Amino acid sequence: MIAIENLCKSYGKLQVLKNISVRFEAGKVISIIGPNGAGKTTVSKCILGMVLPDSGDIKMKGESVLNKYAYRSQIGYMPQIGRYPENMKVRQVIGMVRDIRKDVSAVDEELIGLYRLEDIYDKRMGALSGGTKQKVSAALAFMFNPRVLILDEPTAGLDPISAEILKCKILKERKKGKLILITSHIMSEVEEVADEVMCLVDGSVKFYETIASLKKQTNEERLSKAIAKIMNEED
Ligand SMILES: Nc1ncnc2c1ncn2[C@@H]1O[C@H](COP(=O)(O)OP(=O)(O)OP(=O)(O)O)[C@@H](O)[C@H]1O
Repeated sequence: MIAIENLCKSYGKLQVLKNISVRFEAGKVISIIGPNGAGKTTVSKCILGMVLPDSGDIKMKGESVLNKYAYRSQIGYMPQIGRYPENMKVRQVIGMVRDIRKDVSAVDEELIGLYRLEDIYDKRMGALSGGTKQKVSAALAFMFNPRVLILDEPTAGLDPISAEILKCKILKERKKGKLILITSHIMSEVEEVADEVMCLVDGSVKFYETIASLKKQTNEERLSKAIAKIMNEED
């Protein structure tokens, strides 16, 4: 569904993405892992068109997305840290986004309900806790039934029950055939929701495999141990 071909991106002298080529298929949850600064968010932002690569291509359903805009309506994005106008009320933010996406008639309000966001509709965004802001971001990402979801450390800052709600939602959407990309540092969570793991190190793909294959190769039952083994072996 998404093909990344020879993607390169530098910020000044710092080469952040070094010739990345991968394919992500629909109906899968793919976790992008790797050390801080490895380039995970940059890859996500390239797919979203928020960062323009220096070279290479990104194709969605076979068509290049570079310098195009319409395809973005098919992607739901949950940023690592959601930034909203501080003075706007939760109700206004949700209303504003709905207004922009009038084209979508079947709005998915499940997370609004499960997170009881209606109870805080009259609070200002600037007054929300970090975790509550994350809930608003999650609700917005899933709201317009996108074919692709890009979730950047989605459960960081969420309490355990709210994180569980999000994981269930991710698995539910996968069943509908959506492609879900998640960056995460929490291996237990990756193990729970992902089918495949792409590991970036220093802007290159270290490995991209199914969880089953990673465990089999390393003879480990836990993903965190399997990954530690691979990283240590190849050092
Ligand atoms: N706008 C920017 N200008 C300059 N350098 C940037 C910019 N955005 C990212 N970088 C640098 O690019 C590198 C990759 O950043 P990126 O945010 O993609 O890493 P990450 O793998 O998502 O890290 P983390 O796990 O900490 O979220 C880092 O060294 C970062 O400092």
